[in-house]
Amino acid sequence: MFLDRIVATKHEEVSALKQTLQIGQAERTIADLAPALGFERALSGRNRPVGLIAEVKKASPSKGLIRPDFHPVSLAQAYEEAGTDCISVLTDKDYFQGSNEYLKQIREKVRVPLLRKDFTIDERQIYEARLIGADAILLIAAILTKSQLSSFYTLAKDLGLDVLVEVHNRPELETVLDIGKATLIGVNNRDLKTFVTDLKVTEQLIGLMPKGIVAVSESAISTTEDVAFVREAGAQAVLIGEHFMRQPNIQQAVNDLLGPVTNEGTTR
Ligand SMILES: O=P(O)(O)OC[C@@H](O)[C@@H](O)c1c[nH]c2ccccc12
Repeated sequence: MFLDRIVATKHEEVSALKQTLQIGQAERTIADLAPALGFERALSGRNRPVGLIAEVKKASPSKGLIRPDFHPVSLAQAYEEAGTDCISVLTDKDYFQGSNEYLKQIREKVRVPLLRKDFTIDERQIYEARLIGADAILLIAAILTKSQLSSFYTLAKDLGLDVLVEVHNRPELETVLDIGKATLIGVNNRDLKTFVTDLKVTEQLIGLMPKGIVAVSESAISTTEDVAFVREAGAQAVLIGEHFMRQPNIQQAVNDLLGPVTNEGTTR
């Protein structure tokens, strides 16, 4: 199964990271960094009625190559110009053709909070995320134990990062709510085990979230009807990759899908 393979690959990457990233050294370097940008704050004070995390995504295991003419910095700059609240950057190499380098390069050129989109299974990847310039990390409930979710969450926050915790079904959401730490929760409409997508997953799970959670609907959103549906279901933000990556004019595509910037952001 794809998800097992990817986790196995991550274990190999983490073994390599153990040779190159010393935690004590990383802590000292991080202590001297400028504070990360507020990822969750940007979504709460969003530029449009619905918040937007736009993703820089060259390829995926389910779709193969999505954007052949791929220039990560130009794409991120187009997102910034379009008034994107946050940007997600895939850093996984083997399955998404992403790179830490892409995130570093984007960090130098844009002032939008950045999510390091990868499969975090070890603490060292969280230090690494902060070191390459991320403002937030993703924690995927499907691949972590409850105790890992809890300790990784706390470590990320201690390093100054925000955390998007991703769930796909009710048991995962219940685990995350039971830990009681997450304030930003993403519902992935795509089942990472089967690649099947269904926006109703957003509807089912957001209904179970307590007030005060910033809820993000992730994946398979490509029409104004899709956006309206997940907003109606209670999503305060959307995470969109493939649809934008397939458009020649990113800035126009963002405005076509989400409307113009209104700066009418609200906080709950
Ligand atoms: O390209 P889409 O269908 O708009 O989806 C974006 C994003 O939700 C998706 O890339 C994603 C959501 N969760 C993930 C976890 C790992 C890798 C990728 C993802």
